[in-house]
Amino acid sequence: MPLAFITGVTGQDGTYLARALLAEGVEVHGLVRPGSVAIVEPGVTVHEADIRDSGALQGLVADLKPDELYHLAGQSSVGASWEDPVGTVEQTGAPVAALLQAVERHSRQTRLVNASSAEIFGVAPAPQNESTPIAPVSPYGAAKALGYFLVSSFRERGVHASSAILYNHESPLRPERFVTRKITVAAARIARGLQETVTLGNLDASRDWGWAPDYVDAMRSAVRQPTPGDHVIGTGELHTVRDFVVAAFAAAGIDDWQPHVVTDDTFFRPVDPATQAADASRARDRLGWAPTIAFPELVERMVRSDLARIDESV
Ligand SMILES: C[C@H]1O[C@H](OP(=O)(O)OP(=O)(O)OC[C@H]2O[C@@H](n3cnc4c(=O)[nH]c(N)nc43)[C@H](O)[C@@H]2O)[C@@H](O)[C@@H](O)C1=O
Repeated sequence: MPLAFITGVTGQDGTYLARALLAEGVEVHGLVRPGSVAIVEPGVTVHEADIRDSGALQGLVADLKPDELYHLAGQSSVGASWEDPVGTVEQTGAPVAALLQAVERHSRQTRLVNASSAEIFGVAPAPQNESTPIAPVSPYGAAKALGYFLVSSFRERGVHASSAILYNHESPLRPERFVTRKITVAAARIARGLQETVTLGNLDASRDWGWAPDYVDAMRSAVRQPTPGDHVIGTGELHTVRDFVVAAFAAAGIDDWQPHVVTDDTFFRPVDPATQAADASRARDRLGWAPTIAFPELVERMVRSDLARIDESV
């Protein structure tokens, strides 16, 4: 039975990935932070370590000798990276070096996939692909760029290491600090009379939003390719935050969303890339990957889930 090791196993992607691997009969081990109370998918063997503890990470890779290593852990909020740039580099950039070195020294059969991000492209014109210059415009993007370059450096030395350059991907498991879930939770609560308004930042900001389980499938496929490489993973479709609001409120049964949405400058970003849209043709050709859920269905699924959570709790 193959053995997979997932860092960030309690996050949105880690949860979907663990489910998919367990369903295939893979033995799944996951890294969680010490003292974490987050829910881990049943069937996953849990290991506790701080993601900044490179010795502990290397010891785990040396002991487990995983066939597949999915590196998903890290500080994942672009907004929060402006509050804590040092912590973001320590949690999101440096651990990639520790894991790659561990694979090279102790576990050469391991195939690693690194969850990279569209943020490495900064404000490059749309669409971006694997040839787009890396030019991040946030500490988070810079930390992800470090991880991306480490992966390609170790790949040159023979390590089976790939980056999946992931565009925004959402689901009912998305934490509320991200705008999509913030909106769907609010729309559901407003529809049920539990709150009146939601405060957002830039409604004209646009993103390429896809369905998270699709992105997890891309990572499983990337790790299993005979030759490692980098792949842009996204839908190629841009929508504004306003589009998301309109669709979410409509799905919650509210046609006139405007009285319920307030904007506040504190949620605006110093630089906010407006053109991050994926050209995922390489993933389509090499991984056979394509998104399965379109934008309206994505929004509806998230709203339906948040309405159901409220209705089940009363
Ligand atoms: C690819 C990339 O994708 C994600 O990062 P993100 O795009 O920063 O995600 P977000 O949901 O925080 O912001 C999306 C947009 O929405 C705007 N926006 C407006 N009003 C609010 C608002 O009230 N809250 C937030 N959070 N954003 C707002 C905000 O200015 C931005 O334009 C992560 O998965 C990251 O890990 C990653 O790799």
